[in-house]
Formats: sequence, C-alpha cells, structure tokens
Amino acid sequence: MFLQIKGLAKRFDDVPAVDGIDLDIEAGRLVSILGPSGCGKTTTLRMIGGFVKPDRGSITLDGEDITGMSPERRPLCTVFQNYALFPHMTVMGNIYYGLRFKKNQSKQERMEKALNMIKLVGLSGMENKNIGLLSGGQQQRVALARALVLDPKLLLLDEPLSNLDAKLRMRVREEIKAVQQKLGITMIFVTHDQEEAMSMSDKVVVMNEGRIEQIGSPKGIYENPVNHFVADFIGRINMIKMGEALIGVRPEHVKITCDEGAMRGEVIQKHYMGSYTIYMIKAEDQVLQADIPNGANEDFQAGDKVGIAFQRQICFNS
Ligand SMILES: Nc1ncnc2c1ncn2[C@@H]1O[C@H](COP(=O)(O)OP(=O)(O)OP(=O)(O)O)[C@@H](O)[C@H]1O
Repeated sequence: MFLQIKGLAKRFDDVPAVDGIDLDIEAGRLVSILGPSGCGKTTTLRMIGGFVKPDRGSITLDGEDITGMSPERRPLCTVFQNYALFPHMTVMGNIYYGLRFKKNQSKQERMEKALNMIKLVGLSGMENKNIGLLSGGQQQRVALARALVLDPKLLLLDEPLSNLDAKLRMRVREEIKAVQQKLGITMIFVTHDQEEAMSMSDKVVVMNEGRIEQIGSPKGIYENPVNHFVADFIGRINMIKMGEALIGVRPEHVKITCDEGAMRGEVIQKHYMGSYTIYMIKAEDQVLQADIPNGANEDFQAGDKVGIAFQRQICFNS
C-alpha cells in the first residue's frame, strides 16, 4: 500500500482530536477527508504532513516509515488554506523558490521545470506578475504549481478551495482534478463541503468526532451509507421507522402518485428547484421529502392527498 496509516491518534488537552484511525491509500488516487467542523480532518492532515506529532500510531509512505520525520524531510508537500505564498515575489519567484535547493539539477533544467508547471496550471504569460496582483483563483494555482514542481510523492491540500467564490470553485475543482490525473500524483484533500468531496474524489473518507465512519467511493458512500450519520452528512435522507426497523430513503427514491398506495400522505409544501421540485409530505407522524423531476411528472399542490412508494431503501440497525 502506498500510504498506510495505522492507529493514528492525537489529543489536545483532554480532547481526542483524532482517536485511532486506520487508512490505506493506493498510489495515484485523489482522496478527500470529509466531515463536520472539529471532527479531526486538519489534525489528520497535519500529522501526515509532519506539523503535528501523533501521540500514537504510524504513517508509512511508499514503504518508508515517516512517523517521526520532520516536515521538510518528508517526500510530500502541503498546500495550505491561505496558500502561504511569498507576497513580495513574482509567480516565477514563488514557483522556482523550492527548486533552488535541488542541487542535482542545472539552473536551466530547473527554469524549464518551473515554466512547464506554470503552463500546466494555466498561468503562462504571468511569470513576472507580482503575487499581490493575482486573483484568489490564480494564487491557488501558484500554490499548487509551487508544490507540484518539487515532484512530491504525495500532495496534501487543506481546504484548497475555501477562499474562492462558488463559481470559481467549480472551475478550480476541475483544474485540480485534471492536473492530478495528468501527473498521476496521489493527493489527499480536506474539506467540509460534501459536494466538493463527491465530485472530485476517487475515495471519500468520512470522519466524525475523531474517528473514521466510512471509507468508499462517492457512489458507494451515497448509495450504501453504513449509518445514519454518513447518510445524513452526504446528501439528504428520510429516516423512517417501520416497526422495529429504521430505514433510510433518499428523496429521489420517494415516488408520489394519485393512486392508493401502501402509505398515504398529504402534500404540505413544495419548493420549486428548477429541474426538480421538493415536495414535503406529511405521512402519519413524520414529514418526508420527495424530489420529483419537473416536466414529465404530475404537478401536485399543497393539500393534495397522495400515495407514497419507496423505490429504494437503506436498512440501518439503529
Ligand atoms: N492546536 C490545537 N490545540 C488545541 N486543540 C486543538 C488544536 N488543533 C485542533 N484542536 C481541537 O481538535 C479537534 C479537531 O480539530 P481539527 O482542526 O482537526 O478539526 P477539523 O475537522 O479540521 O475542523 P474544521 O473543519 O473546523 O477545520 C477540535 O476539537 C479542535 O478544537
């Protein structure tokens, strides 16, 4: 296994920030660590990067135990949330900076490498621009290029898109994924944005209260969440008690009809969302959400009595 984490734990005072996690990551994957604020995502990333010393556990990268190694000796790079660029330097200056220490390469080789990386992240022509004159999206690309030019075995990104507005985030998301695939590099990024994690990653690690709740592909986690926490954190879900059992039904799997159904309910509200409408349906003592695509389907109104059917349900033990 390329990256192997075993029993990793860290306490701050009496709070277990990371409570004994195991994680295996194959080479060339883009993995996101997702979870609510304070669940231990950043502490996990910082322990991999070497900026926080674990209380126990081990981290092995490409066959080498890096648990006790200082950050600068680890064969990896971290892109921080605030990018940590040198504000008084140019784009080229920032990207070339780390390469100055690569004494086994000639100056010519290093310059070429930096220029290639500038091209790869789409900043050609901006080599001599000062960092302070760049937009947030451009600064994020410089930070990415500055890390990638050092050929790290692993790239760690801490909330890489959180400083960008919604539209730019979508674009930079695509760009990071494209660069990752082009270089075949292994990346781990931390986010609390489930849409970001789902759309970019090969594998999603869902954390809660210092522990890993589930690891899987975006599809696997969405369709087969192991518990209520994961189901609720990734997308929306209706939780329904059926006798002793608790089942989960995604809103897109709730069908409503004019016919008599096994379950009956009343439409109490509807929210038009463009391509679909969210219907809130009161059934017995609970309110269910149904996402119904607009266009081909019947339009229901508040007060309509409807039949309810579930196309797919997820069973939970508790
Ligand atoms: N240096 C520190 N000193 C004391 N407590 C800390 C420190 N760093 C983190 N913690 C605590 O450890 C827990 C996990 O924090 P961490 O930053 O890893 O969570 P997170 O999931 O990254 O949260 P966020 O999404 O808000 O950044 C929190 O309770 C936090 O308050």
